[in-house]
Amino acid sequence: MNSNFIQVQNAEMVFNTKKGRFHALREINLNVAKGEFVTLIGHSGCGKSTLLNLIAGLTLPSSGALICDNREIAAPGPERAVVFQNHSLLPWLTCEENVHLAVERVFGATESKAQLKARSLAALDLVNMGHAATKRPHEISGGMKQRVGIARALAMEPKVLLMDEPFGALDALTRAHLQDELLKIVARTQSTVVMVTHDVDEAVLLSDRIVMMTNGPAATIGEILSIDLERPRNRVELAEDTKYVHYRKEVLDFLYTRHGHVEKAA
Ligand SMILES: Nc1ncnc2c1ncn2[C@@H]1O[C@H](COP(=O)(O)OP(=O)(O)OP(=O)(O)O)[C@@H](O)[C@H]1O
Repeated sequence: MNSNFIQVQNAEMVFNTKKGRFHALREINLNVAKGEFVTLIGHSGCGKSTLLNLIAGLTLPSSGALICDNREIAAPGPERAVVFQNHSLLPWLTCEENVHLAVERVFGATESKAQLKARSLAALDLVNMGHAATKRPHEISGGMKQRVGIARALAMEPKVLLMDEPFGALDALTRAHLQDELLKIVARTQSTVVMVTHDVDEAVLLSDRIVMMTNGPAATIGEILSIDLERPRNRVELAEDTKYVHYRKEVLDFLYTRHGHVEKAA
């Protein structure tokens, strides 16, 4: 296994704002292995999305280096697909057409129309949305839209799936359902995933490792917790699993005992 598939080396992020320089991230060092599922957790505003955007290549670090599959990350690329909290589907296109756009971008030069269509439909089937291929986003629920967003990302066969609170806007039951589906999809595709979450249970259920971030400004990685729970994982059985309960407590302790969030006065 390539344990240095993604490398974040001494990354710093300083934003230039109207009020001056804002030091968001300091000394971020992280390696993600191929096929690993890593979540980033921390209080609001600590810099989780900033770190994810650096890996996506949407933002460049102020200093330090980011590498994916032995190449420096200098811009966004189809090998690193991003799923945001709000699905970002184009409203005038059907579900299939939304997925097709991404498929065409990656495979358009080398594959026939029929192959591209087959890829789009297979991706929708993977997230159980084949039945809605001809529907437009306003005709389906929020959870379904999010599934199409995941299908679109997976259809690009990315080396890395980057997810920024992909289930944050969904109700608890839909979220649980999609977490279970994501677990199955990732098991099938062996994808490397980096996912931002606020949800401790989600982090423990899904992750191989949980990266716990300190509070900003100048946030950094506080601790990394390895989750040694067998896969496939079953949320109902895990609820009483002593290891699961222990990991959950570790994350809660980090977030609320050791790094409690202090609200700044307005
Ligand atoms: N483009 C930017 N310009 C200036 N400051 C920024 C910019 N992007 C993020 N920040 C600041 O950097 C810090 C980290 O923001 P970020 O969105 O990464 O946090 P987060 O942990 O993802 O937060 P949340 O959990 O609330 O989404 C915040 O203080 C934010 O205000």
